[in-house]
Amino acid sequence: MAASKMVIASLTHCRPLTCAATATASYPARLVPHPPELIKWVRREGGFVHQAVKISQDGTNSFGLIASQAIPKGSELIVLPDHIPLKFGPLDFEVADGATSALVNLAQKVPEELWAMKLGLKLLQERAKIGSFWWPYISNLPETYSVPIFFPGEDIKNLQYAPLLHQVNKRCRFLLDFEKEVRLTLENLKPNDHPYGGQHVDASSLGWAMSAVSSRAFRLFGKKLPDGTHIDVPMMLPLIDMCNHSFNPNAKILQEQDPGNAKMLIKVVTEEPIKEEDHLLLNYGCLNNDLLLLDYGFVIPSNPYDCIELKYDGALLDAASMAAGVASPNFSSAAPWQQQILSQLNLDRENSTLKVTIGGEELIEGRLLAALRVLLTTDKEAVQKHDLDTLKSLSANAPLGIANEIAAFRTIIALCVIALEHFPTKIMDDESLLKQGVSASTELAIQFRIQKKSVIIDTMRDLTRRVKSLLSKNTTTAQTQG
Ligand SMILES: C[S@@+](CC[C@H](N)C(=O)[O-])C[C@H]1O[C@@H](n2cnc3c(N)ncnc32)[C@H](O)[C@@H]1O
Repeated sequence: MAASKMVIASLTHCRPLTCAATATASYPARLVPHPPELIKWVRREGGFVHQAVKISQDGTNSFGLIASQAIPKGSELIVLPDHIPLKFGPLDFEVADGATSALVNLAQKVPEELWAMKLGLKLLQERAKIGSFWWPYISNLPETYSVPIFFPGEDIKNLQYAPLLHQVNKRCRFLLDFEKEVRLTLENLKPNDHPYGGQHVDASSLGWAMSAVSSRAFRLFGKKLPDGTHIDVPMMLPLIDMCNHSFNPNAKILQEQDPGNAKMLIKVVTEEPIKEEDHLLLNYGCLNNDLLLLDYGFVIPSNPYDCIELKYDGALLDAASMAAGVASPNFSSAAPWQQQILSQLNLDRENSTLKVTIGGEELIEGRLLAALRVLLTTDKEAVQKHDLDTLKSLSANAPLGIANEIAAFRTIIALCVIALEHFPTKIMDDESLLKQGVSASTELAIQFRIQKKSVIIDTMRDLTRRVKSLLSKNTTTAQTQG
């Protein structure tokens, strides 16, 4: 700890919250240079850690968990008793003291989509508190995060993808506004009621806390409600959150009732036999690269859940259809019966959900596919023979005929070309920039946009294959008929 920070801490009887949060280090340092040993702390607190589980430093993900010897399938790796996870919900304190009430007040001002900030307020309180129960855990947290709210402005632009730029700007704006809100709420509190020991909490500290939570918290069952149900509560799980992510994980999290009392135990259990030196990996969720980058600060190449977002827009679809050689498309002048279907698809008005996706598991979002199929035909009776689910399904074999299916796919291919042209650089340019060597945040931004462009190209390839196959079917049918 720097001398100046020690002086502040000893004057205020709390730990300083300042952090130089930038995304420059590929191995983010921990909050203190030599934090206590996490595994020992978990065991001391009554938790269980399998003797073969070790913390390892790895080339790409900084820290992770690794097996020092083979472990059979179904083994318990880590068990945390109920008092170890860090939570912040209305059921997690019996009586709210002044400081907790202040935090509850602040948490109410955080929009639901930024839930990580709510728990972040609590994390910051524990980070500031000398003698916090969670200090052995918190001191092991990274000092900086590679999420885009900490990117230099140039690298936010380098993402080149409007929906993500929008989200990043929204989060940055929120943090700046929330800094003011926190100051106003806390400025007149009595010292004992101040959750941060009287320290000013700036946007950078709030961003640190929000990123620590978004990149490490798991949403699990909270306390049992009187009606026997559980609410979904985000919690930070010491040691368990040292597991890195994979879409093909070898371990999973389970919650079980503690046989000794009514409280819940949180366990990590192996899902397959683990070999010596294997990394212990959890699946953080079926997330696209936008969410992985925003919340966790990394992207997955060839992510099967990655997709691009477009706005459903009749004029754009007319242009795409014409570019694809489809005769007189009428996306912006649909017949009343077609309008009716658009309305069922929630694609008919400005205030509908006009965001549609291409790529990912579905390849073409069902609502977009159905809209294209329906607007590219004049055969109302043929449409009425199918339910909406069939019209939305890519695996339904050309429900409105082969010519209609080809026109729909060609329109999407043209839409992909338009989307690709919106990126200022080509994948080749991006790859040569990466070869030249760039900062960690520039590299992440470039990797992100390469992946987005790859999603578009892969979708075009897939649809082109489908068009070819439909064309050949068309020829075969014509020959058979002839
Ligand atoms: C829950 S923590 C895992 C432990 C973390 N690696 C550490 O050093 O404390 C999640 C963070 O680990 C890193 N991470 C996890 N899985 C990753 C992966 N598959 N690729 C790249 N980074 C990953 C990211 O920085 C992410 O925000």
